[in-house]
Amino acid sequence: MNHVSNDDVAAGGARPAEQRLLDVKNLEVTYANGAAAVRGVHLSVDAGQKLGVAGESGCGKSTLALALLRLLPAGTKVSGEILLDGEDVLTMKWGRVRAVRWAGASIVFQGAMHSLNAVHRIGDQIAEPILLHKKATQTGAKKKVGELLEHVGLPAARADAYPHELSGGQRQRVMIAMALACDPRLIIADEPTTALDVMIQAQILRLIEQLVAEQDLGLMMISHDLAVLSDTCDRLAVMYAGRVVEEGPASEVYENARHPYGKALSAAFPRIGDAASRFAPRGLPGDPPDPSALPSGCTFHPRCPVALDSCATDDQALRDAGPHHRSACVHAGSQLPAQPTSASAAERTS
Ligand SMILES: Nc1ncnc2c1ncn2[C@@H]1O[C@H](COP(=O)(O)OP(=O)(O)OP(=O)(O)O)[C@@H](O)[C@H]1O
Repeated sequence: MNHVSNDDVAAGGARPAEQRLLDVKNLEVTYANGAAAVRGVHLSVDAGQKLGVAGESGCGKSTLALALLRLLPAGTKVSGEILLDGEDVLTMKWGRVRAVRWAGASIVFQGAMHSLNAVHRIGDQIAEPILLHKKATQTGAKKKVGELLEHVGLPAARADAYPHELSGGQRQRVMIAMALACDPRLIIADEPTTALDVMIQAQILRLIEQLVAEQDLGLMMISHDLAVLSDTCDRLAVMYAGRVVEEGPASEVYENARHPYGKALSAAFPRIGDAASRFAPRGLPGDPPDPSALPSGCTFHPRCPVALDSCATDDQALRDAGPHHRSACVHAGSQLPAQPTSASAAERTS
């Protein structure tokens, strides 16, 4: 398990642990089928701070997001602590969890068309949590809906529209307005721009950044795209096989990755604006491991171009790889070897 706290990693002036908006300690999630989807994760987010969680499909990002608000299926084993404003979400009564889901932290999912109800006007959908959790009057809720729509760059009159009458970007703005409906302090955005084209994606990312800054919110943004995250967030955590394997200031992790997985991920996702190279991101050979049957040692070793023989048996905890930068790699203390090592994945699989 990965027991290293990231207390000193929160670059840019971390607050003391007791003042953190979100403080996740040693989180473990195992699905009923035995899949260990999140393993010993420590993360924190302060007000006004933007944390990006990166990793390819299946590494446990969505499981982490769902665990934060106790949205995982029945039968899933969850342990550790999820402190939201100092209160542990994992031990809360259900009534409190429901209130916290809107007023403490709320999630913006990808694919707004699936999250919005096609037969209800968007204004009514945004008003619902305001009526329920804020105990607002119909008039008060309607006013708040108009304000929220304008806040996310839509005319208040769009409240009367049905989801199919809006573009993909407008629908994602509606999802953001809905997430803000009960004035949460933390926004969890799970691939919020994945379904959108590059121009609209950039607009939505700027909107999220603006709202976080204006309202001093905390943001946890989840994406497979390290470039999107490094462009938007202050800090990055890179997940592989359910663990955080690298973390640090966003530009450091993106430009000077110190874990071979982080390095492969940044090479796969060139900078936003570098349109030509984004047409053909270079993929990482191989697949992430099955969380029900994880490899021994470092779980990345079967795919790692710079693995040593010892990596097949010895797991690594996160350790210093630079200022506020940590990597769970045997090479963390030095620059990654430029050439594959003699025990590299290429050689092992040839
Ligand atoms: N309900 C479930 N029951 C069993 N296993 C699950 C369940 N949901 C997810 N998993 C498994 O847990 C692992 C992590 O999945 P998760 O969706 O959290 O990853 P992810 O990084 O968010 O990927 P994606 O971007 O594709 O959603 C995967 O191996 C997945 O197959």
